[in-house]
Amino acid sequence: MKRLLVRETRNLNGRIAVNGAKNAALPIIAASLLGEGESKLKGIPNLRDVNNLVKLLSDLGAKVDFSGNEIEVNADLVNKYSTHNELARKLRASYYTLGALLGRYGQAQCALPGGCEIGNRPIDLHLKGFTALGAEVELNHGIVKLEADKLIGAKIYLDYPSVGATMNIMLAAVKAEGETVIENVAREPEIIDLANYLNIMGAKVKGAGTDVIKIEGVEELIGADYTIIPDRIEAGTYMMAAAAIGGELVIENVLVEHVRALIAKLKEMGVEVIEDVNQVKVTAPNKLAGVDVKTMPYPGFPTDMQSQFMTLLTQAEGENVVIETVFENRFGHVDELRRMGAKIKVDGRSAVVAKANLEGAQVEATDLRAGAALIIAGLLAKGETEIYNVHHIERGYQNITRKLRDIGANIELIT
Ligand SMILES: CC(=O)N[C@H]1[C@@H](OP(=O)(O)OP(=O)(O)OC[C@H]2O[C@@H](n3ccc(=O)[nH]c3=O)[C@H](O)[C@@H]2O)O[C@H](CO)[C@@H](O)[C@@H]1O
Ligand SMILES: C=C(OP(=O)(O)O)C(=O)O
Repeated sequence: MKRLLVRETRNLNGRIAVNGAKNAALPIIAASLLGEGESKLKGIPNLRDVNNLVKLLSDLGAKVDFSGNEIEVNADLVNKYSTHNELARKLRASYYTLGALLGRYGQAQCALPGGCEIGNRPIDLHLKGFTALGAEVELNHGIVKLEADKLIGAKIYLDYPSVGATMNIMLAAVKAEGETVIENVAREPEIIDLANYLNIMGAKVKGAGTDVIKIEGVEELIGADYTIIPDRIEAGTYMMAAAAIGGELVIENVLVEHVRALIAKLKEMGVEVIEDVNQVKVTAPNKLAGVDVKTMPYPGFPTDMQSQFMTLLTQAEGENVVIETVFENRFGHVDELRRMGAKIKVDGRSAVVAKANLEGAQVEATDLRAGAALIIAGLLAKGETEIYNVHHIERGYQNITRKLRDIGANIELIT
Protein backbone atom coordinates (compact mmCIF):
# COMPACT_ATOMS: atom_id res chain seq x y z
CA MET A 1 0.00 0.00 0.00
CA LYS A 2 1.21 3.49 -0.87
CA ARG A 3 2.78 5.10 2.19
CA LEU A 4 5.55 7.36 3.40
CA LEU A 5 8.33 5.83 5.49
CA VAL A 6 9.86 8.45 7.74
CA ARG A 7 12.79 7.97 10.13
CA GLU A 8 14.37 10.15 12.79
CA THR A 9 16.41 12.98 11.28
CA ARG A 10 18.76 15.12 13.36
CA ASN A 11 19.06 18.18 11.13
CA LEU A 12 17.60 19.81 8.03
CA ASN A 13 20.29 21.75 6.20
CA GLY A 14 20.65 23.50 2.87
CA ARG A 15 18.10 25.12 0.60
CA ILE A 16 14.53 24.20 -0.27
CA ALA A 17 12.40 25.97 -2.88
CA VAL A 18 8.70 26.67 -2.59
CA ASN A 19 6.28 26.20 -5.51
CA GLY A 20 3.42 28.46 -6.57
CA ALA A 21 0.45 28.72 -4.22
CA LYS A 22 -2.20 26.01 -4.54
CA ASN A 23 -4.89 28.31 -3.16
CA ALA A 24 -4.08 31.04 -5.68
CA ALA A 25 -3.43 28.75 -8.66
CA LEU A 26 -6.81 27.01 -8.38
CA PRO A 27 -9.10 30.09 -8.48
CA ILE A 28 -6.87 31.67 -11.13
CA ILE A 29 -7.09 28.59 -13.36
CA ALA A 30 -10.88 28.69 -12.94
CA ALA A 31 -10.83 32.44 -13.65
CA SER A 32 -9.16 31.75 -16.99
CA LEU A 33 -12.60 30.48 -18.11
CA LEU A 34 -13.66 34.14 -18.13
CA GLY A 35 -11.13 35.28 -20.74
CA GLU A 36 -11.56 35.39 -24.50
CA GLY A 37 -8.53 33.76 -26.16
CA GLU A 38 -5.60 32.25 -24.36
CA SER A 39 -4.20 32.67 -20.86
CA LYS A 40 -0.70 31.49 -20.00
CA LEU A 41 -0.33 30.84 -16.29
CA LYS A 42 3.13 30.35 -14.78
CA GLY A 43 4.27 29.10 -11.38
CA ILE A 44 1.48 26.53 -11.25
CA PRO A 45 2.27 23.76 -8.74
CA ASN A 46 1.96 20.24 -10.09
CA LEU A 47 -0.52 18.91 -7.55
CA ARG A 48 -3.35 16.44 -7.49
CA ASP A 49 -5.89 19.29 -7.06
CA VAL A 50 -4.47 21.19 -10.04
CA ASN A 51 -4.54 18.10 -12.24
CA ASN A 52 -8.14 17.43 -11.28
CA LEU A 53 -9.13 21.02 -12.06
CA VAL A 54 -7.35 20.78 -15.43
CA LYS A 55 -9.38 17.63 -16.23
CA LEU A 56 -12.51 19.42 -15.14
CA LEU A 57 -11.87 22.38 -17.47
CA SER A 58 -11.04 20.03 -20.35
CA ASP A 59 -14.30 18.20 -19.71
CA LEU A 60 -16.13 21.53 -20.12
CA GLY A 61 -14.57 21.86 -23.58
CA ALA A 62 -11.69 24.21 -22.74
CA LYS A 63 -8.32 23.58 -24.39
CA VAL A 64 -5.86 23.12 -21.54
CA ASP A 65 -2.19 22.30 -21.81
CA PHE A 66 -0.33 21.70 -18.51
CA SER A 67 3.36 21.08 -18.74
CA GLY A 68 6.21 21.85 -16.33
CA ASN A 69 4.74 24.51 -14.09
CA GLU A 70 2.83 26.28 -16.85
CA ILE A 71 -0.73 26.05 -17.99
CA GLU A 72 -2.18 27.40 -21.21
CA VAL A 73 -5.95 27.68 -21.25
CA ASN A 74 -8.28 28.66 -24.03
CA ALA A 75 -11.90 28.56 -22.95
CA ASP A 76 -13.44 29.85 -26.17
CA LEU A 77 -14.66 26.37 -27.06
CA VAL A 78 -16.40 25.65 -23.77
CA ASN A 79 -19.66 24.00 -24.74
CA LYS A 80 -20.90 22.68 -21.45
CA TYR A 81 -21.77 24.54 -18.26
CA SER A 82 -22.04 21.69 -15.79
CA THR A 83 -18.86 20.36 -14.22
CA HIS A 84 -18.02 16.68 -14.03
CA ASN A 85 -19.70 15.43 -10.89
CA GLU A 86 -17.07 13.00 -9.63
CA LEU A 87 -14.12 15.29 -10.39
CA ALA A 88 -15.86 18.23 -8.70
CA ARG A 89 -16.12 16.25 -5.48
CA LYS A 90 -12.38 15.56 -5.42
CA LEU A 91 -11.37 19.11 -4.55
CA ARG A 92 -12.64 22.22 -2.83
CA ALA A 93 -11.76 24.65 -5.57
CA SER A 94 -14.03 23.02 -8.16
CA TYR A 95 -16.67 25.46 -6.90
CA TYR A 96 -14.81 28.34 -8.54
CA THR A 97 -16.16 27.08 -11.86
CA LEU A 98 -19.56 28.27 -10.58
CA GLY A 99 -18.56 31.95 -10.38
CA ALA A 100 -16.52 31.83 -13.58
CA LEU A 101 -19.13 30.04 -15.74
CA LEU A 102 -21.93 32.19 -14.34
CA GLY A 103 -19.89 35.31 -15.12
CA ARG A 104 -19.10 34.33 -18.69
CA TYR A 105 -22.10 32.27 -19.81
CA GLY A 106 -24.88 33.12 -17.35
CA GLN A 107 -25.24 29.50 -16.32
CA ALA A 108 -23.31 27.01 -14.23
CA GLN A 109 -23.75 23.71 -12.46
CA CYS A 110 -21.41 22.00 -10.00
CA ALA A 111 -21.62 19.32 -7.34
CA LEU A 112 -20.97 20.44 -3.78
CA PRO A 113 -17.17 20.36 -3.59
CA GLY A 114 -14.74 18.09 -1.77
CA GLY A 115 -11.52 19.17 -0.07
CA CYS A 116 -10.21 18.53 3.42
CA GLU A 117 -12.72 17.20 5.95
CA ILE A 118 -12.15 19.80 8.64
CA GLY A 119 -15.68 20.91 9.42
CA ASN A 120 -19.07 21.38 7.76
CA ARG A 121 -17.76 23.85 5.16
CA PRO A 122 -21.12 25.16 3.90
CA ILE A 123 -21.24 27.39 0.80
CA ASP A 124 -24.23 29.51 1.83
CA LEU A 125 -22.23 32.76 1.53
CA HIS A 126 -21.23 31.95 -2.07
CA LEU A 127 -24.88 31.29 -2.93
CA LYS A 128 -26.10 34.45 -1.17
CA GLY A 129 -23.63 36.41 -3.27
CA PHE A 130 -24.77 34.85 -6.56
CA THR A 131 -28.41 35.49 -5.61
CA ALA A 132 -27.62 39.13 -4.84
CA LEU A 133 -26.10 39.47 -8.32
CA GLY A 134 -29.40 38.31 -9.81
CA ALA A 135 -28.80 34.60 -10.38
CA GLU A 136 -31.46 31.94 -9.78
CA VAL A 137 -29.86 29.48 -7.37
CA GLU A 138 -31.00 25.90 -6.89
CA LEU A 139 -29.40 23.29 -4.67
CA ASN A 140 -30.85 19.84 -5.20
CA HIS A 141 -29.35 16.42 -4.48
CA GLY A 142 -25.94 17.95 -3.78
CA ILE A 143 -25.80 19.83 -7.09
CA VAL A 144 -25.73 23.63 -7.32
CA LYS A 145 -27.38 25.10 -10.39
CA LEU A 146 -27.12 28.78 -11.30
CA GLU A 147 -28.81 30.73 -14.05
CA ALA A 148 -29.01 34.44 -14.87
CA ASP A 149 -30.27 36.33 -17.91
CA LYS A 150 -28.18 39.21 -16.73
CA LEU A 151 -25.96 39.76 -13.70
CA ILE A 152 -26.42 43.11 -12.01
CA GLY A 153 -23.91 44.61 -9.55
CA ALA A 154 -25.02 44.59 -5.93
CA LYS A 155 -23.96 45.42 -2.38
CA ILE A 156 -23.05 42.19 -0.56
CA TYR A 157 -22.04 41.79 3.08
CA LEU A 158 -20.31 38.53 4.03
CA ASP A 159 -21.21 37.29 7.51
CA TYR A 160 -17.70 35.81 7.71
CA PRO A 161 -14.62 36.74 5.64
CA SER A 162 -14.72 33.50 3.68
CA VAL A 163 -11.89 33.03 1.19
CA GLY A 164 -13.96 30.90 -1.16
CA ALA A 165 -17.06 33.13 -1.08
CA THR A 166 -14.98 36.28 -1.66
CA MET A 167 -13.31 34.76 -4.73
CA ASN A 168 -16.41 33.11 -6.17
CA ILE A 169 -18.43 36.33 -5.94
CA MET A 170 -15.53 38.26 -7.53
CA LEU A 171 -15.51 35.80 -10.45
CA ALA A 172 -19.15 36.47 -11.26
CA ALA A 173 -19.20 40.17 -10.38
CA VAL A 174 -16.41 41.14 -12.80
CA LYS A 175 -18.92 40.56 -15.62
CA ALA A 176 -22.00 42.00 -13.89
CA GLU A 177 -23.54 45.24 -15.07
CA GLY A 178 -22.60 48.16 -12.82
CA GLU A 179 -20.88 48.22 -9.45
CA THR A 180 -20.59 45.43 -6.90
CA VAL A 181 -19.40 46.20 -3.39
CA ILE A 182 -18.48 43.22 -1.23
CA GLU A 183 -17.99 44.00 2.46
CA ASN A 184 -16.23 42.00 5.17
CA VAL A 185 -14.26 40.09 2.52
CA ALA A 186 -11.29 37.83 3.17
CA ARG A 187 -7.91 39.59 2.95
CA GLU A 188 -5.71 36.59 2.15
CA PRO A 189 -2.83 37.20 -0.34
CA GLU A 190 -4.50 34.72 -2.70
CA ILE A 191 -7.44 37.15 -3.04
CA ILE A 192 -5.03 39.87 -4.18
CA ASP A 193 -3.44 37.44 -6.63
CA LEU A 194 -6.82 36.62 -8.17
CA ALA A 195 -7.73 40.32 -8.37
CA ASN A 196 -4.41 41.11 -10.09
CA TYR A 197 -4.98 38.42 -12.72
CA LEU A 198 -8.59 39.53 -13.32
CA ASN A 199 -7.43 43.15 -13.68
CA ILE A 200 -4.77 42.16 -16.22
CA MET A 201 -7.59 40.46 -18.16
CA GLY A 202 -9.44 43.78 -18.19
CA ALA A 203 -11.52 43.61 -15.02
CA LYS A 204 -11.94 46.58 -12.69
CA VAL A 205 -11.42 45.21 -9.18
CA LYS A 206 -10.31 47.53 -6.38
CA GLY A 207 -9.65 46.96 -2.70
CA ALA A 208 -8.38 43.36 -2.73
CA GLY A 209 -6.33 42.92 0.45
CA THR A 210 -8.63 45.26 2.41
CA ASP A 211 -12.02 44.28 3.83
CA VAL A 212 -14.08 45.95 1.09
CA ILE A 213 -13.79 45.01 -2.57
CA LYS A 214 -15.37 47.22 -5.24
CA ILE A 215 -15.87 45.86 -8.73
CA GLU A 216 -17.03 47.75 -11.79
CA GLY A 217 -18.37 45.13 -14.18
CA VAL A 218 -16.98 44.96 -17.73
CA GLU A 219 -18.39 43.42 -20.93
CA GLU A 220 -15.33 41.46 -21.92
CA LEU A 221 -12.22 39.93 -20.37
CA ILE A 222 -9.25 38.86 -22.47
CA GLY A 223 -6.96 35.92 -21.63
CA ALA A 224 -3.62 37.04 -20.17
CA ASP A 225 -0.20 35.87 -18.98
CA TYR A 226 0.21 35.67 -15.22
CA THR A 227 2.60 34.24 -12.63
CA ILE A 228 1.15 32.83 -9.40
CA ILE A 229 2.51 33.94 -5.97
CA PRO A 230 4.60 31.49 -3.91
CA ASP A 231 2.78 29.15 -1.55
CA ARG A 232 2.96 30.66 1.94
CA ILE A 233 1.62 27.47 3.54
CA GLU A 234 4.26 25.30 1.90
CA ALA A 235 6.92 27.84 2.97
CA GLY A 236 5.56 27.84 6.51
CA THR A 237 5.55 24.05 6.63
CA TYR A 238 9.29 23.93 5.86
CA MET A 239 9.97 26.75 8.32
CA MET A 240 8.19 24.82 11.08
CA ALA A 241 10.01 21.61 10.11
CA ALA A 242 13.38 23.37 10.43
CA ALA A 243 12.41 24.92 13.76
CA ALA A 244 11.29 21.55 15.15
CA ILE A 245 14.10 19.35 13.83
CA GLY A 246 17.12 21.64 13.90
CA GLY A 247 19.83 22.64 11.47
CA GLU A 248 20.05 25.69 9.27
CA LEU A 249 17.55 25.83 6.44
CA VAL A 250 17.12 28.44 3.72
CA ILE A 251 13.63 28.48 2.26
CA GLU A 252 13.58 30.05 -1.19
CA ASN A 253 10.72 31.70 -3.08
CA VAL A 254 8.96 33.11 -0.03
CA LEU A 255 7.19 36.45 0.21
CA VAL A 256 8.06 37.20 3.83
CA GLU A 257 5.14 39.58 4.31
CA HIS A 258 2.84 36.57 3.73
CA VAL A 259 4.31 34.60 6.65
CA ARG A 260 4.51 37.38 9.26
CA ALA A 261 2.23 35.63 11.77
CA LEU A 262 4.38 32.49 11.70
CA ILE A 263 7.65 34.42 11.86
CA ALA A 264 6.37 36.26 14.96
CA LYS A 265 5.52 32.95 16.69
CA LEU A 266 8.82 31.31 15.73
CA LYS A 267 10.78 34.29 17.08
CA GLU A 268 8.82 34.12 20.35
CA MET A 269 9.92 30.50 20.58
CA GLY A 270 13.56 31.51 20.23
CA VAL A 271 13.95 30.43 16.59
CA GLU A 272 16.29 32.60 14.52
CA VAL A 273 14.56 33.77 11.33
CA ILE A 274 16.64 35.88 8.96
CA GLU A 275 14.63 37.55 6.21
CA ASP A 276 16.11 38.28 2.82
CA VAL A 277 14.72 39.13 -0.59
CA ASN A 278 12.37 36.26 -1.46
CA GLN A 279 13.87 33.87 1.10
CA VAL A 280 14.16 33.17 4.82
CA LYS A 281 16.81 31.35 6.82
CA VAL A 282 15.56 29.41 9.83
CA THR A 283 17.89 28.22 12.58
CA ALA A 284 16.47 26.31 15.52
CA PRO A 285 17.60 27.08 19.08
CA ASN A 286 18.72 24.33 21.50
CA LYS A 287 15.53 24.79 23.48
CA LEU A 288 12.17 25.95 22.07
CA ALA A 289 10.23 28.33 24.32
CA GLY A 290 6.49 27.65 24.68
CA VAL A 291 3.87 29.86 23.01
CA ASP A 292 0.11 29.79 22.57
CA VAL A 293 -1.47 30.18 19.15
CA LYS A 294 -4.93 31.02 17.82
CA THR A 295 -5.89 30.64 14.18
CA MET A 296 -7.62 33.59 12.51
CA PRO A 297 -8.42 34.83 9.01
CA TYR A 298 -5.43 36.61 7.38
CA PRO A 299 -3.37 38.43 8.61
CA GLY A 300 -3.86 36.21 11.67
CA PHE A 301 -2.17 32.86 12.17
CA PRO A 302 -3.37 30.60 9.31
CA THR A 303 -5.52 27.57 10.06
CA ASP A 304 -3.57 25.77 7.30
CA MET A 305 -0.47 25.88 9.52
CA GLN A 306 -2.19 24.82 12.76
CA SER A 307 -1.53 21.08 12.48
CA GLN A 308 2.16 21.49 11.65
CA PHE A 309 2.51 24.05 14.48
CA MET A 310 1.03 21.54 16.88
CA THR A 311 3.80 19.08 16.00
CA LEU A 312 6.33 21.86 16.64
CA LEU A 313 4.76 22.51 20.04
CA THR A 314 5.37 18.87 21.08
CA GLN A 315 9.03 19.97 21.28
CA ALA A 316 8.43 23.25 23.15
CA GLU A 317 8.81 23.86 26.88
CA GLY A 318 5.77 23.55 29.14
CA GLU A 319 2.14 23.20 28.14
CA ASN A 320 0.87 25.37 25.30
CA VAL A 321 -2.58 26.18 23.98
CA VAL A 322 -3.75 25.95 20.36
CA ILE A 323 -7.14 27.47 19.54
CA GLU A 324 -8.71 26.75 16.15
CA THR A 325 -11.30 29.42 15.33
CA VAL A 326 -11.72 29.00 11.56
CA PHE A 327 -12.91 25.38 11.18
CA GLU A 328 -14.89 23.56 13.84
CA ASN A 329 -13.29 20.15 13.34
CA ARG A 330 -9.63 20.62 12.46
CA PHE A 331 -7.96 18.43 15.06
CA GLY A 332 -7.88 15.20 12.99
CA HIS A 333 -4.10 15.03 13.45
CA VAL A 334 -4.35 14.92 17.24
CA ASP A 335 -5.24 11.22 17.53
CA GLU A 336 -2.50 10.34 15.06
CA LEU A 337 0.09 12.43 16.94
CA ARG A 338 -1.04 10.70 20.15
CA ARG A 339 -0.21 7.32 18.56
CA MET A 340 3.31 8.72 18.28
CA GLY A 341 3.46 9.60 21.97
CA ALA A 342 2.26 13.22 21.82
CA LYS A 343 0.56 14.52 24.96
CA ILE A 344 -2.35 16.59 23.72
CA LYS A 345 -5.65 17.31 25.49
CA VAL A 346 -8.55 18.61 23.41
CA ASP A 347 -11.57 20.52 24.63
CA GLY A 348 -13.79 21.71 21.78
CA ARG A 349 -11.76 24.05 19.62
CA SER A 350 -8.84 24.23 22.08
CA ALA A 351 -5.94 21.87 22.53
CA VAL A 352 -3.22 21.83 25.18
CA VAL A 353 0.07 20.42 23.96
CA ALA A 354 2.71 19.25 26.45
CA LYS A 355 6.34 18.59 25.60
CA ALA A 356 6.87 14.93 24.69
CA ASN A 357 9.32 12.53 23.10
CA LEU A 358 7.76 11.16 19.91
CA GLU A 359 8.16 7.60 18.72
CA GLY A 360 7.51 6.03 15.32
CA ALA A 361 4.07 4.53 14.64
CA GLN A 362 1.67 3.67 11.83
CA VAL A 363 -0.48 6.76 11.27
CA GLU A 364 -2.98 8.14 8.80
CA ALA A 365 -2.95 11.53 7.09
CA THR A 366 -6.54 12.52 7.86
CA ASP A 367 -6.25 15.61 5.66
CA LEU A 368 -3.62 17.61 3.77
CA ARG A 369 -2.04 19.62 6.59
CA ALA A 370 -2.50 16.79 9.07
CA GLY A 371 -0.30 14.81 6.67
CA ALA A 372 2.34 17.55 6.73
CA ALA A 373 2.21 17.60 10.53
CA LEU A 374 2.80 13.84 10.61
CA ILE A 375 5.80 14.11 8.29
CA ILE A 376 7.43 16.59 10.70
CA ALA A 377 6.48 14.31 13.62
CA GLY A 378 7.98 11.31 11.81
CA LEU A 379 11.27 13.15 11.33
CA LEU A 380 11.33 13.94 15.06
CA ALA A 381 10.29 10.49 16.28
CA LYS A 382 12.56 7.67 17.41
CA GLY A 383 12.29 4.73 15.01
CA GLU A 384 10.14 4.46 11.93
CA THR A 385 6.83 6.11 11.10
CA GLU A 386 4.55 4.90 8.32
CA ILE A 387 2.11 7.50 7.01
CA TYR A 388 -0.91 6.22 5.08
CA ASN A 389 -3.39 8.15 2.90
CA VAL A 390 -0.57 9.95 1.12
CA HIS A 391 -3.05 11.20 -1.52
CA HIS A 392 -4.10 13.96 0.89
CA ILE A 393 -0.51 15.25 1.05
CA GLU A 394 -0.26 15.11 -2.76
CA ARG A 395 -3.17 17.58 -2.97
CA GLY A 396 -0.93 20.33 -1.63
CA TYR A 397 2.81 19.63 -1.75
CA GLN A 398 4.65 19.13 -5.03
CA ASN A 399 7.56 16.64 -4.72
CA ILE A 400 7.65 16.87 -0.95
CA THR A 401 9.57 13.61 -0.56
CA ARG A 402 12.35 14.60 -2.94
CA LYS A 403 12.54 18.14 -1.61
CA LEU A 404 12.88 16.95 2.00
CA ARG A 405 15.41 14.25 1.10
CA ASP A 406 17.54 16.93 -0.58
CA ILE A 407 17.86 18.76 2.76
CA GLY A 408 18.74 15.64 4.70
CA ALA A 409 15.36 14.19 5.70
CA ASN A 410 15.09 10.46 6.08
CA ILE A 411 11.88 9.96 4.11
CA GLU A 412 10.87 7.56 1.38
CA LEU A 413 7.71 7.13 -0.68
CA ILE A 414 6.69 3.48 -1.01
CA THR A 415 4.35 2.95 -3.95
C1 LIG B 1 -8.96 26.02 -1.84
C2 LIG B 1 -8.73 27.00 -0.75
O1 LIG B 1 -8.40 28.14 -0.99
N1 LIG B 1 -8.86 26.55 0.49
C3 LIG B 1 -8.60 27.44 1.61
C4 LIG B 1 -9.84 28.26 1.87
O2 LIG B 1 -10.90 27.36 2.11
P1 LIG B 1 -12.40 27.89 2.09
O3 LIG B 1 -12.51 28.92 1.05
O4 LIG B 1 -13.28 26.72 2.06
O5 LIG B 1 -12.48 28.56 3.52
P2 LIG B 1 -13.45 29.72 3.98
O6 LIG B 1 -12.63 30.94 4.25
O7 LIG B 1 -14.57 29.84 3.03
O8 LIG B 1 -14.01 29.12 5.34
C5 LIG B 1 -13.81 29.76 6.59
C6 LIG B 1 -15.00 29.51 7.48
O9 LIG B 1 -16.16 30.07 6.89
C7 LIG B 1 -17.21 29.12 6.86
N2 LIG B 1 -18.03 29.36 5.67
C8 LIG B 1 -17.44 29.48 4.45
C9 LIG B 1 -18.20 29.70 3.33
C10 LIG B 1 -19.59 29.80 3.46
O10 LIG B 1 -20.33 29.98 2.48
N3 LIG B 1 -20.15 29.65 4.68
C11 LIG B 1 -19.41 29.45 5.80
O11 LIG B 1 -19.93 29.33 6.90
C12 LIG B 1 -16.47 27.77 6.80
O12 LIG B 1 -17.27 26.71 7.22
C13 LIG B 1 -15.29 28.03 7.72
O13 LIG B 1 -15.66 27.83 9.05
O14 LIG B 1 -9.62 29.10 3.00
C14 LIG B 1 -9.39 28.38 4.22
C15 LIG B 1 -9.28 29.38 5.35
O15 LIG B 1 -8.14 30.14 5.22
C16 LIG B 1 -8.15 27.51 4.08
O16 LIG B 1 -8.05 26.68 5.20
C17 LIG B 1 -8.24 26.62 2.83
O17 LIG B 1 -6.97 26.03 2.59
C1 LIG C 1 -7.89 23.00 3.71
C2 LIG C 1 -7.08 23.05 2.67
O1 LIG C 1 -7.43 22.87 1.38
P1 LIG C 1 -8.89 22.73 0.73
O2 LIG C 1 -9.63 23.96 1.07
O3 LIG C 1 -8.54 22.64 -0.72
O4 LIG C 1 -9.49 21.49 1.28
C3 LIG C 1 -5.64 23.34 2.80
O5 LIG C 1 -5.01 23.71 1.80
O6 LIG C 1 -5.11 23.20 3.92
